[in-house]
This record gives sequence, structure tokens and C-alpha cells, in this order.
Amino acid sequence: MENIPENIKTIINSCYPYIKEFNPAQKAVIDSGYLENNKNCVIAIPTASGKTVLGVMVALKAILDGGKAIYAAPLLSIQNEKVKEFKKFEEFGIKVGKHPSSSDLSIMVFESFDVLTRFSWDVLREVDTLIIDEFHMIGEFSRGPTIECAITRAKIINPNLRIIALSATLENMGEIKNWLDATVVEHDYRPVPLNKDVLDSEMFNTKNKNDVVVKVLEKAIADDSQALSFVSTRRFTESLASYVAGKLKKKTTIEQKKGFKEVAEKLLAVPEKKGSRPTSTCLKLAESCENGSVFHHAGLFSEQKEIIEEEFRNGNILMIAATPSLMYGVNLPSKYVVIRDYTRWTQQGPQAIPVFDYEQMSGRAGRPQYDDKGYSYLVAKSMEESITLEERYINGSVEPTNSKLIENKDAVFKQIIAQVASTLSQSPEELQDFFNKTFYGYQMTANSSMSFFAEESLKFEIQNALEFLIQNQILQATPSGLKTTAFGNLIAKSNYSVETAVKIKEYVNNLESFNPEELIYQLAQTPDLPLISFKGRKSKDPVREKLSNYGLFAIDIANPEATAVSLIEWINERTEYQIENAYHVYSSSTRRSAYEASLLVRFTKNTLEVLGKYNYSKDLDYLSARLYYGVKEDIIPLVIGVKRLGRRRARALVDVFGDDLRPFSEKELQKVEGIGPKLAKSIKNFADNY
Ligand SMILES: Nc1ncnc2c1ncn2[C@@H]1O[C@H](COP(=O)(O)OP(=O)(O)OP(=O)(O)O)[C@@H](O)[C@H]1O
Repeated sequence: MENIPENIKTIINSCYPYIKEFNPAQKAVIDSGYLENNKNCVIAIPTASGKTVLGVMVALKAILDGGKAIYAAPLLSIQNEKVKEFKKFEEFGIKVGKHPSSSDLSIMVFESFDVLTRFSWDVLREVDTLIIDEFHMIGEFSRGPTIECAITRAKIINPNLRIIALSATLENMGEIKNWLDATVVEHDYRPVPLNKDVLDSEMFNTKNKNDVVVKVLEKAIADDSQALSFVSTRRFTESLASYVAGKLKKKTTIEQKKGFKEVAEKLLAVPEKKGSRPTSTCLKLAESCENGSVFHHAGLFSEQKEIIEEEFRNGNILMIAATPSLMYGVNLPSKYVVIRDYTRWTQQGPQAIPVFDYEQMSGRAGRPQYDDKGYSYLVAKSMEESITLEERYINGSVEPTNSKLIENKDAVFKQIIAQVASTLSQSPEELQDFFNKTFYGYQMTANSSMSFFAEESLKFEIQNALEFLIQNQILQATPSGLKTTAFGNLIAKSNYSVETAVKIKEYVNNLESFNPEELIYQLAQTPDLPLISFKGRKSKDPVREKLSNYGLFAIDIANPEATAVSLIEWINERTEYQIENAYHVYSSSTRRSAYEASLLVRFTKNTLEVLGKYNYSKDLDYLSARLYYGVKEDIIPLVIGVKRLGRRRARALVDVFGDDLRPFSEKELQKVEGIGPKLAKSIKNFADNY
């Protein structure tokens, strides 16, 4: 660590005691002088090579020099992991948080950083260094345009802002380098060597790829390690986990089984704590967990996912079968990765995953701190397929990373609104100027033969977008230039898509009477409500029937309909267990979806208000609270007024004592299950003052 300034070295030694020396890739970055100069820099080194600490050192440099730094990450899960990791710096007087107005080092998701560039210029101008984690996400359809435009705006507002991009190696690094006006340090050293291979099922004498996964897992176990397996759908994670569990049954010791059972019990305790019996998904999870194999997907409770990650780290789970969502950022000790499916479901059917994603999944194998070697296996059905896969994934190179800004219409709308609302662009020409500065603009205009065409097509896109935004009363053309309307401002300040906002506006504009179920169904059809998905291929009739009970008729019954019905049941105090049983959905997502729906209802209320209508404000407040707490209207005051009471106990209280709790003593209130002296006191206090 000789090339590191003393004050930074002290903090690194204390907070990362296991880092004895930097590896060759890290040394190459340090030797490039990135801690001494002030240039933008792209650090492109392999998975698991320790990019975070390189980002940390440059942040510490800025902070120890009296400045501020932002560490931007694409996902909430990564943000939470980094907050935990960076909190250790507080011992050295560095304030760590999620917003630069109150922290020296703030960890922000891309969307929050984007909001900062739109409305908090003074705060942004105080920031010296911006570190962007997983920078390669710039080529992703939904998050890419957000970070690309946020960087562009940040550079305009704070030209002195230093940008450090932490990235996987990209095919078109030259373009990134020029766009960011950065130096690039690339290195191919991976501290834990990674062995990549394709396994042909026929060689194992089987047609079932799951058997090959079992073989890899057996190898992992013999090696005193574990395995992470990637498949394409939630359903496949479940079937693989239970297939593997069946095979493991006779191969694990009584001692191991005891450990697995403890984890299974923890997983089952999650729904119980929320007042629901375990859903069949939970039971399935616990059942395979009892043999050391679990599944991990978006249909689990988030606490269950955390338990799985932690117990896997502790060696108490032998295999996780996951969807590709686990490929980014998480640090799991899986010496072995087995990619069973190289396809992913899209609206156009199954599509082969990009080489880039294959690299990210493989990169989960063999992590420093845990392993000295990593193995990644891709499973092929036949000899022929294995040759194709080897050619494409093992020997092939990653695809170029291209801006998705113009392909993503909603991103174009949002960015135009953001530019106009923040007064940075007030004419089509100024908008064109902004878009020219984005990565999209760079990619289009850097190619001189394309340059004229690029200018014209951009002009056309902006013109079309402006027409749409003016027509929908989001922007208005005034003598002093483009301005946002009150509705446009509301959109600019939210993170909702324009499609969602316009849908809500159209709905409320035509509203003749308030119908909560109908509104929920409308919201379920916007792109901003996380959907509750159907499980498997069971009958969808119960969803259709329930909707029609409320006068809501749908031709196709799909996830938006499943979501609407689940949320309607949720506000009628049904548990996840009941919802799953009735409608065959992944009901563990209900709370998350209900929370987002409650925020969307608030947005609906704000939309009505900017349109000058206040007649449904109270109804919308009630509906928002019902979604938030999962309750019928009558117990809203109780669940809001008594902290930590929760809907189950609130309902039990009303069932036993009626609506008016004033006549009852604390002792009497304690007769309801789960109500102790402390809670009884709060209830009494609330009832007497209500
Ligand atoms: N020089 C080092 N010696 C030992 N451990 C290190 C060293 N540098 C980093 N580490 C540790 O290695 C692990 C992986 O680092 P990190 O998460 O930064 O990887 P990464 O490069 O971001 O990988 P990925 O892109 O795959 O997520 C972390 O636990 C980190 O603290």
C-alpha cells in the first residue's frame, strides 16, 4: 500500500483489515495516478477484482480534502449493502448517508441522483467526486438512460465534478472514454482464477439438465463449498431447488440437516411475524431448505431473501437456485456457479442472454475472502449445443454497449420534462443541444458519416415528443420559451413514467364517482406498479370472477388483473396465505406492491389537485392508507394512531371491544392475544385522546 496517502491508508487498514496488499489490477489503477490527478477515470477490471475499494479511496480523498462524494449504484440492494460497508468510515468522522445535503459520502441509487441533478443544484455544486458503480448498466434499457442523462446534466451544472466509473470491461471503451473525457484503466487480473466451461448433458448420460446441476453441486460439496445456479424463470428456480433437495436427502449428515432445519424455520417465521400463515411458496421453500437447497426470486418476502443470502454466506445452505436478478453486485461465497438456462423470457419469447450477462453470472463464482478458485459451468443439452455455446459464450466477446435513450420513449419524455422544469432547456434547440451531449448524442455524432442523419433524426424525435407533451398539457409553449404546466411539474418531481401520469390524468378527468377497486385496477395497468405474478398454469377464473364482482371486466387475465385482485383482497384484510390460495399468485410481493400503490394513489390525489379538483381528496387519502396498512376503513385511525399495533391486533381489538375503546382498562385490553402492557398503554392513551 506504499502509493496511498497516509490518511487514506489508515482508514482502509482499519475498515478493510483483510486487505493486506492490493492486487495487480488495483495496483494498475493506483499506479495510473488516479489518486493524485483530478481527471475523470473509467476503471474497467474483472468481476471480483475489488472495484469498490478503488472507488472508496477516491471518495475518501475528496472528503479528506474537505469535499463531498457521491457513490451511485443501480439497485436498492447494492445501495443497502454499500451503506452498511461504508458506515465504518464514520469512526473517522466521515458522515455517511443517502443524500449529499447531510452527508460527506452519500450512496444514492441512479434515480435519486437523477433527481438531484434536476432540482438540487446548490447541493450538487458542493459535490467534488461522483463514483458510478456498475457503470456498464448505461447500456440497459430502463436504468441506462437515467444515469446517462443524469451524468450529462451533472456535468453542465457542476463542470468541476470529477467522475469515476467502475465498470466491467466493455467492447467499445473508446466511445465511453471520449464521451466522459476520461482516462481508462483496464486490466484483466482476477484475484480468484475463474474456470469457465460448458457441460454437455449427454456426456453425463442424461437428458435432464437438472442432473448436471446435481453433479456440479456434488463436486462443490466434495470441495467443501456451495453452488449458485441460474435458471430463467421463478418457476424453474422452485422446481430445480426441490429436485436438488430430493437428491441431497440421503447425502447430508444429521448435523447438516439440523442446520438446514434451523434456516427453514427462520424462513417460515417471516410470514408468521406478518400475521399470515406460510404461503405454499413459503412451505415449498422451507421444504427444500430442509435438505440444503433453496430458491431465490422476486416472489419471496424480502426478509426471506436476506436470510437466504446471509445463511448461504454462513455455509448453512448448499445451493441457491436463482433468477438472473442475482447476477449484479452481491458478494456470495459460491465457488461454483452453474448456469442451467442460457435463455431468458421476454415478450418475444425465450431469447439467448447476452455474453455480458453470462460474464456477470459467471463472475459470481470464486469471490475473494471466500475462495481461491472459481468454477462456472454452462449446461448444454447436447454435444452440438455445447459447441455452439462454447463458441458464443466462452470464446466470444461481449457486445458493444449502446445508449438506449432514444429507444426508450418514456426516458425521452422524462428527460425533456426534466430539462424544461429545471429551466436548463427552454427551446427545441436547447433540448437538441442537451441530447447531443448525452452518450446517445455522442454515439450518433462521433460517426462523421452518420452525423447529419443523426442531427435530423434527433430533431424529429424531439419534435414528436414535444408535440405529445404539449398535447397532454405537460409542457406549454410560451413567449418566453417552453415551460412545464403544474401537471408537468408534478411529473418532473416524481419518479413516475409519463405513461403512468398520463393514464392517471385521463382516468381522473373522466371520473364521475369514486370507485376504489376500479382505481386499483387502473393503477395495476401502469408501468409503475410492481406486479404480483401468477404462479404456474393454474386456473385464472377466480381472478376474473372477483373482478367481475366489482363490475370490472377484462378480456385477458394476466398479472395486472392478478395484482388488482390481490390488492383488493389486501385492503379487505386478507393475509398473503389467503390471497395465494385463492388466486394462485406470488402473494409475498403483496406488501411491496400495496406500498407502491398507496404512493400512486397519493400521486393521483396530487394530479386531481393540480387540475383544480378537490372533491375526492378524502376518499383518496383513505384508499392510500388502506393500501399502506392493508385495512378496511374503520380501523385506519387505530393502526395509524398506535405505533407497532398492526392490522391483525387492531382488528382483534375492535372485534372484542367494539369501535369505542375508551371504557376498557389497560388490563382488559391485554386480554387480546399479542397485546402486552406497553402496547395496552399506548392503545389506552390513543383511545382517550381520539
Ligand atoms: N486487495 C484485496 N485483498 C483482499 N480482498 C479484497 C481486496 N480488494 C477487495 N477485496 C474484497 O474482495 C471482495 C470483492 O470486491 P468488490 O465487491 O469490490 O468486487 P467488484 O470488483 O465490485 O466485483 P463485481 O463487479 O463482481 O461485483 C470484497 O469483499 C472486497 O472487500
